Amino acid sequence: MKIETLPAEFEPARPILSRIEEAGFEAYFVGGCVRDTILNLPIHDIDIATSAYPAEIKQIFSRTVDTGIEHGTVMILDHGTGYETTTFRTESGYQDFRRPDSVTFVRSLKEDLQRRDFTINALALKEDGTVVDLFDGLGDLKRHLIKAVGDPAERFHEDALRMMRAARFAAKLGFQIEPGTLAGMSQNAALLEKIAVERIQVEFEKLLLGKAVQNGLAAMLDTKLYLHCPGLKEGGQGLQYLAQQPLTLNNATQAWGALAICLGLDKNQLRPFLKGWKLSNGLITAVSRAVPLVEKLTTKTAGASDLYQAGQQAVADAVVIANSLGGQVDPQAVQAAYQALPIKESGELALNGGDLIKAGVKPGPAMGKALTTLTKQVVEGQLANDYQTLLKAAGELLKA
Ligand SMILES: Nc1ccn([C@@H]2O[C@H](COP(=O)(O)OP(=O)(O)OP(=O)(O)O)[C@@H](O)[C@H]2O)c(=O)n1
Ligand SMILES: [Mg+2]
Repeated sequence: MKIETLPAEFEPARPILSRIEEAGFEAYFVGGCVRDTILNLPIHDIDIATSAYPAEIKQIFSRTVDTGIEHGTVMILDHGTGYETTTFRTESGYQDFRRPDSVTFVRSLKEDLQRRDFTINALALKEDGTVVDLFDGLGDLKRHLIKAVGDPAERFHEDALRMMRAARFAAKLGFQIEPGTLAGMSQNAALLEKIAVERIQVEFEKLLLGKAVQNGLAAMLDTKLYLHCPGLKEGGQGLQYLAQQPLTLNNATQAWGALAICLGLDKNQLRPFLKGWKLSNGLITAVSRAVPLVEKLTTKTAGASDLYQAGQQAVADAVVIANSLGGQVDPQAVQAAYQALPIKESGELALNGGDLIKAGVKPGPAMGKALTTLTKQVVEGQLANDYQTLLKAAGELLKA
């Protein structure tokens, strides 16, 4: 197979491949960028593999940075944009089921490709557009199959995260996992426990945001991989339920929010669950704001205070989550209700703590409580957001 016109993203990198070839070595585009080009999907990172050893690369190019020299990776800066090249290598050891104990540089493309995870990820692309396909990756792309290169158990022992990657690609591409590969996942699922939660999290989030989430979840359920993910031991039914929903999730908040709701987590379980997945504090806050609103939107019981407390972003996320779980929420109507709030942030209240102190109120919990009550009344339209009105109302609240 030859690709006549490579996507524009490859253009700046093509001279690098040519220079390496002119120096008498081989160089190819490899990995996801080749797969995604053939599938007509957007390309996010371009990886280059070469038969030249790192020292040889550094002789060919004048501006290089050793970004991962012990693994054979050198960044080339000669042509403006930096591109990383990695020397063909074989790996051995894998005592920790995560990474090799040692890597050996080799001159053969085949040896490099055969240690890669899936056939669709083991394609190589020459500078002139020729696709080198030594493991029938093109056939599997046509058949919509995720298939391990060689023995699945070996591939999963080398890096147990690959089992999550298989499920992720099934969700992202809408592919099935080839039966032998799926069996390998079932047999080795427990090895996932050796993998850092952060790495599993990245794959699982991509899975939840895929176009065929049900494919990815089905693989996790079939193989029992989910049992080895944080907080999912009792989550089989919830995942099954999630897989049946008309999901249209498009950001991380929505993904984790929809998951939490399908798992039936209550108020006290939500944060520990998200913490268990080692999500960032920002993301945990965003999910915790959106989730309580979802049920209220679905049951049409969300009031002005609920929208105010959630804030604009969480309101938007909650609408998408609600509809992704079969709700019938009108996004425009909810947006209009949010826009119609008398105030959207505490800073917009016409009276603040400083004003009250000036008026002779002692700072403390009672004052804070009064401000909270006033905010709620303003948000709900029971009080005008006007300094004099609020000062008078505060006086009455604090007297009582
Ligand atoms: N656990 C892994 C991770 C990566 N790879 C190989 O390294 C390539 C690049 O890895 P990465 O960028 O992580 O994945 P992509 O397949 O490129 O997918 P994407 O970048 O779209 O997430 C993969 O295609 C695959 O050949 C592998 O064999 N085993
Ligand atoms: Mg990639």
